Amino acid sequence: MQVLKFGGTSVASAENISKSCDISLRALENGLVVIVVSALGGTTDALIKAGKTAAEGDVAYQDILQQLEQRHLEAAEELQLPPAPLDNATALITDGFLELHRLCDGVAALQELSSRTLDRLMSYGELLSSQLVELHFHRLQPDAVWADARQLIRTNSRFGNAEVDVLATEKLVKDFQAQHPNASWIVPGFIAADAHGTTTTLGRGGSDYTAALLAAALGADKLEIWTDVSGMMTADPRLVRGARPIARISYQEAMELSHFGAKVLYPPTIQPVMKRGIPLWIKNTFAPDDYGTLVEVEPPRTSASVQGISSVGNLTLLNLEGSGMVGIPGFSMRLFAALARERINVVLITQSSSEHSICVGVNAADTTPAQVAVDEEFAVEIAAGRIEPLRPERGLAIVALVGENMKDHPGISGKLFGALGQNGVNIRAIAQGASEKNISTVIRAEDVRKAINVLHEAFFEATYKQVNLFLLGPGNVGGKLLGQLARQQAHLLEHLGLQVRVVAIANSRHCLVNEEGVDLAAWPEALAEAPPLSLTDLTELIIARNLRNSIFVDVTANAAAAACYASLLEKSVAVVACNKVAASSEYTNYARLKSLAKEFNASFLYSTNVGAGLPVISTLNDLMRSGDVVRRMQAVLSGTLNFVFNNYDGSRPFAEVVRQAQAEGYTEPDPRLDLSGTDVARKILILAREAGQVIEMSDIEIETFLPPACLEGDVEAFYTQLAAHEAHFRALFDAAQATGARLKFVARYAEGRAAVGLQQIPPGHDLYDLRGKDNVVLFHTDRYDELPLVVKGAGAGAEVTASGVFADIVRAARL
Ligand SMILES: NC(=O)C1=CN([C@@H]2O[C@H](COP(=O)(O)OP(=O)(O)OC[C@H]3O[C@@H](n4cnc5c(N)ncnc54)[C@H](O)[C@@H]3O)[C@@H](O)[C@H]2O)C=CC1
Ligand SMILES: N[C@@H](CC=O)C(=O)O
Repeated sequence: MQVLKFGGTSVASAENISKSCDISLRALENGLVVIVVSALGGTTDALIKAGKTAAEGDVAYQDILQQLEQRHLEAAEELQLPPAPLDNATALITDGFLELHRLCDGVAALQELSSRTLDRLMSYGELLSSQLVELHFHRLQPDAVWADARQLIRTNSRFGNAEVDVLATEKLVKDFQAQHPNASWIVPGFIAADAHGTTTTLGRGGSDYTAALLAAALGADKLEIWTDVSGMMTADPRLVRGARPIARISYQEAMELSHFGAKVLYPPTIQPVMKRGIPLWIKNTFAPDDYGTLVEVEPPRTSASVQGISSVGNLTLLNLEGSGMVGIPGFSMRLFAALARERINVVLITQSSSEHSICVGVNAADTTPAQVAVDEEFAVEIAAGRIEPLRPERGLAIVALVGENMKDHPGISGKLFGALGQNGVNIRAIAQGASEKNISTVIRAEDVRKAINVLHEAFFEATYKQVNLFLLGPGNVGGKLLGQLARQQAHLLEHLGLQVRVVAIANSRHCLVNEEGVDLAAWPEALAEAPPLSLTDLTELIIARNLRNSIFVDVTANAAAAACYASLLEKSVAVVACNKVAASSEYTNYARLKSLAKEFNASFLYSTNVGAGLPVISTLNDLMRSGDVVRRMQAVLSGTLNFVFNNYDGSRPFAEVVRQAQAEGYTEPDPRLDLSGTDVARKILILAREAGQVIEMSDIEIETFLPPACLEGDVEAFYTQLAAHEAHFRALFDAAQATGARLKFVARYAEGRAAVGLQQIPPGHDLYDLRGKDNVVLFHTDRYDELPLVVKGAGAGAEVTASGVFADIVRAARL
């Protein structure tokens, strides 16, 4: 005998009923079948609604019943079931609904809906669906019989969620089998009857349980649960796109997963079949050839340590705390007894070894009764100040890793905590039994989607990690960066396992957001059409979206943008900035951002702040990390100024050469920052800080070569003044040339002091031979004593800067 159970979606329409019957017919080739059916999808909810509406005295229940009746009649018609008087499909349905109307009329008259009446109301869902299936299946298999589950499954009289009397049920099932030895059966799921024959129900999802009880009583060869997904999945597919079916799983693992939210299986289902070692399959009615999931005693072991990730929401943590509990036996017993008296189910328990507190998780709906019960139980201790009144913490959820292979497998919880921590998911409580089959974490409900995805990537998708970018400032550098990202997407996925999605692109006028990833081939047009969004709103959006591995990429030169970093880092959103404002702001702010990054496990990277794409900051960081001491630094750090002094020889006006530097993308958005020396001062300040110095911008000596008039007014006035002072620039050039020297704008740092200024560099000097827009940094350290460590190369330009930002993004993503 085989037991096949078809869920609500599998019998939701005539077409689906046909599919389910075809599957059953095929199964008949291997022996007789017992077909257990749920109500037509959505029917039970509608019946409950009808009952509740009636209880409120609202006649709208009549419409609800009428619509339901219509749906059943249509299904019968589509199945071409012969109507009365030839057969009884129509009569069956209309009789059923007459009875339902009568029941609801009574409820409306009394304005009271007892659990007993509700069970009776709900039972019509399965009674009708199973009879429709029987009428259809009977034409294909005339020996099949309809069996009323109320005569097969015996329960107590706890209406709403009755307890099964397994022995009595087994006897009833065997008696029925004896009466119909060669027949297949069609049985309504979910419903049963107590010893008086009164209708009871087995709890929502109880049709699975019906099937399992019948399979166990019959000693069936197998139990198949037919549903609308191809098996038990590694995670809820509505939350995790990459979730995939688990091929084979043990009863224990399936039980753990189903208890914690894997909705394909009603948790009590496993116990009866597990006891008898009956293989349980979960199959997809709409893709019957898919393998599905086989639940069995001992599935073949794979290298996977985790089988699935499950979650359950609507959780409240109750924290019983106080010094009066330490070392005194009986506190936990009293806590659990108080909860049990109120029939409150404890979902999770944790207690610290200090015994100072016991923490239990309960369903949110039980919060108030639990609080009242526990505070009453411990009223004396609370009054004496020995324990605190119970503190409920609402809005929580459990996310759990499940797998028998986790046992004796070190590193699983480390990986779990690491993955969640890096994404700013705070764990409020943890529970792991000695069986090591389940590690449960309690987190905020709003973090569930992110947490499950992060864990799924960590444990199941060794192939890739999704990274979500929010890019501010798609200008010169930002535009190139987007181009590089678009070209490198396949490379990133294939070689680094990173799936980089640009979720938002914003400039000062528009903000384009697409959680699925902005189309990088067409972003300029889409951005131009997008609405505006303030920086504050963008920050809030990034935090509210709460996407895993989020990175804020600041490619502006804007101070307000830099002011957002702290709130983002505090939410574990990484920050990658080529904007130099933050790292060169007051030391306290610089240090705070670095410490927030550490505290919240999020990267704060700004390697392009000095030398654009050159490894200047990273080299210095490596020196410091390995214990070297930086004694002196000498550097040319302005691509713009190097370009200008390399190209200015008096044959073209100085202003024109500066304009060329701007046009080629070497200058700051405001070129006065470069020409005034401020940009170089910022850079040496950042290097000094990275070398361990507590130093401020005001400590940097800036020897400017610009006549003061050049810095008055706006950028156009600046260019006008540069032109007006051509003689000044020519004189600087001539003086250098007269000695065979070259002009270089040099940054110097030694013994905690830094200065920047224009110098004549003679031939043979380390800084002399520096072409185009190149930068060079000479690190004189304890280890690099005789000759400095030199980093040299192109130090400005959109393409190289973008590649430096890109490298920071990859670093942040791989943290
Ligand atoms: N060009 C280079 O060689 C290097 C540049 N950098 C840095 O890169 C940054 C960007 O430089 P570029 O791309 O050349 O500048 P850009 O002026 O071409 O681009 C800046 C972008 O930021 C946007 N923006 C400005 N204020 C904004 C705000 N409040 N909100 C949103 N968007 C805003 C602008 O609309 C523009 O799209 C600067 O901080 C610069 O110091 C760093 C290293 C080298
Ligand atoms: N404007 C800067 C660009 C890099 O920071 C420069 O010219 O060096």
